[in-house]
Amino acid sequence: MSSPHIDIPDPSFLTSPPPFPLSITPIDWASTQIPEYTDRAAFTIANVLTPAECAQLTALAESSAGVEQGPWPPALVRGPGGEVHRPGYRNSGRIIWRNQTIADRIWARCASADGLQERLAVVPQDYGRVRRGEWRFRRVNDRMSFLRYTAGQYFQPHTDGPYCYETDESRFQTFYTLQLYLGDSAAGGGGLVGGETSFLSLDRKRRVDVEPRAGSVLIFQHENLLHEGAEVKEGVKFAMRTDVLYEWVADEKPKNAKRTRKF
Ligand SMILES: O=C(O)CCC(=O)C(=O)O
Ligand SMILES: [Fe+2]
Repeated sequence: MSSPHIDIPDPSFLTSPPPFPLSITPIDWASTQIPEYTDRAAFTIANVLTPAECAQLTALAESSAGVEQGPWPPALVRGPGGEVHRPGYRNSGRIIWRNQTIADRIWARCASADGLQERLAVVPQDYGRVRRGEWRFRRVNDRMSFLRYTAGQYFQPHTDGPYCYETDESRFQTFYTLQLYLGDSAAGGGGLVGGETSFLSLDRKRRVDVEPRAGSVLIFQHENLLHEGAEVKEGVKFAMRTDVLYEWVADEKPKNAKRTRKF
């Protein structure tokens, strides 16, 4: 499903370099309550967008859905027969805005962070499985999911699943979630209390909270990272989620080894 075309009022929106040099802060699992996640990729990048750019982006998403004056449609979850509303599990508003240009510009900002492109260039080898190629970074998904949580709303613990598709020539799959926070928690000067993105131990008793900061990005692997959108206690939480997309590139077939005669 494609989104209706909307004009970006300022054609240069998000085309400039980020306001500050960006750097990656990996979650140092070993020093948290969940040290057993040490080999799992999760990191934040601060100041990818300015607070003013966050507000502009949210307004654009709202205009893509025509909800500037009204409530956001509820976020749905995948059920056996299609998407269903399960507010006991996932309770927030959501606008899906498909726009590759804007997704690419957000990615270009992120990609200026030292070492990020190298880190995400290829999905690490899955030892123990026979591989005859590799998953190579292609882009971030054009499907941007804007999330709006008001007081009392949440997204219960889950792991993010991959999005996969095939063309005649290639296979594509997402391996990482990219979440951009569009508003600040109270600790960052905003009105939001609660609403952290929290990673959870499998018994759900231990947690590592990532606090929303306007313009900061959280990237984490889909696989084996239980997390939740913690309940918002006060204020409103805005975020945008998309995914990092890879293409399967098969190894070149070994050329028929030349027969050499042994004398
Ligand atoms: O709102 C959050 O912080 C988490 C959202 C999330 O987990 C998701 O969209 O898959
Ligand atoms: Fe998630």
